[in-house]
Parts: sequence; C-alpha cells; structure tokens
Amino acid sequence: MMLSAQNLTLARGGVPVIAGLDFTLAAGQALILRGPNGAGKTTLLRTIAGLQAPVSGTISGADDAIAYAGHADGIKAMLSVRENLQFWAQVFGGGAIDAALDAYALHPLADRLAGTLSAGQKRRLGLSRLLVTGCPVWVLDEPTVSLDVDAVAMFAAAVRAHLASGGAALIATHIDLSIDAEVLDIKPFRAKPVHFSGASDEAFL
Ligand SMILES: Nc1ncnc2c1ncn2[C@@H]1O[C@H](COP(=O)(O)OP(=O)(O)OP(=O)(O)O)[C@@H](O)[C@H]1O
Repeated sequence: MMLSAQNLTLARGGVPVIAGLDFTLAAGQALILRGPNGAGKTTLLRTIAGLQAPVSGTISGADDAIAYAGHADGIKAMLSVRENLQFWAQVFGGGAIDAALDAYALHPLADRLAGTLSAGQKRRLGLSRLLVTGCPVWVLDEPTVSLDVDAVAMFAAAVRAHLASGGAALIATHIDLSIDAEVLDIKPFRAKPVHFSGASDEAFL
C-alpha cells in the first residue's frame, strides 16, 4: 500500500468539511475524487499533500512520496520552460527533462519564458513538472483546467505510464479522463454543517 488514510476529519477556515473518511491507494492505482463544489476535494488533497493538518485521523505513506499539483501551476515566470523543469528536477533529485518536454509537446516552447505562456501551455508545464520529480504518488487538483482535447489526452497518457511504472495517483476532476481508475465519492463523508464564521486558516487566498 502506498498511501492510506483512516478516519479523517478535515476542516477549512475552522469549519468541519469532511468526517470519517478512509481510503487506500496501492501501487499502480488511480483514485478519482468526486463530489460537488464545496464538498472538500481540495481540502482533502491539501491535507494529503501536507499543506494542512487533519483535525483528526491518520495518514500513512505520504512522507516524501508526493508530488502535488494544485489549482496554481507553480511555475517560475522568469525562468524558461526548460529551466523550470531543471529547477524542479534539482529540488526533487529527479531528471528526465527531455522526456517531460516530450510528454506535453513542450519542445517548441523549451526556451520561452514561462511567464509568457498561454494558460493551457502553463498548465502543460505545471503537469510536466510531475514527471521530473520522480515522486511515486501524484496528488492532483483539477489537473485538466485550461487544457485542450489533445493536452487532456497527453495528461491521460502520462497518468497511464505513471501507473504502469508502479506509481499511483489521487485526482480530483469533474471530467472523464478515460483511465482505468476507481472512484472515491466524498459526498457521503460531508461533515455536519455548522455556522460559517467567515474565517480562513490560510495566509494567502
Ligand atoms: N480558504 C478558505 N477559508 C475558509 N473556507 C474555505 C476556504 N477555501 C474553501 N473553503 C470552504 O471549504 C469547503 C470545502 O472547499 P473545497 O475547496 O475543499 O471544496 P471542493 O470540493 O474542492 O470544491 P470545488 O469542486 O468547488 O473545487 C467549502 O465550503 C468552501 O467554501
């Protein structure tokens, strides 16, 4: 088992969002998170990625294993596409820059400043970053936003290859990626509603 969570209770801005959630993720497995807007998918992924702590419950297997791609692309605007990948390869001790460029058809853009890319091109660069991390578990929040049909297919192919090489993926998406995956519907784990105070537990929204 690569990753497991037991009896997770999660909150956002001090308000309970998810209660009593368990799941496991094995090598070679993809788990698609489903649930309506506001159900807590991002909150769960942020928690698994270590960006916030659970209110209670345990997460096993996450240490150093996870590459997280959230709503922001996490790219360095003043570095070129290739330099962005080199930067992340150095941070994670990974490599395979050319393979990452190939996977998302980024070779023609390799020397462009990342800040000058279109939204979909930035997203392709953000996703190609996963390939140079060498991390076995991908935790992805709406990875296909801004992607055209061809780029969605590139992403699905990258996920399939990652799973085939023994990796695993936890993906929140509203679209059908046509990958062999199980679905984790978090709607049944919605915490009892309480009055929202208007607070937030994040420094930057
Ligand atoms: N920064 C924040 N501070 C306080 N509450 C927040 C914050 N971000 C989200 N929330 C609230 O936490 C709950 C869960 O939000 P979350 O983003 O995890 O849902 P989601 O399932 O990812 O939604 P979506 O499908 O719309 O992306 C929602 O009620 C949301 O309004």
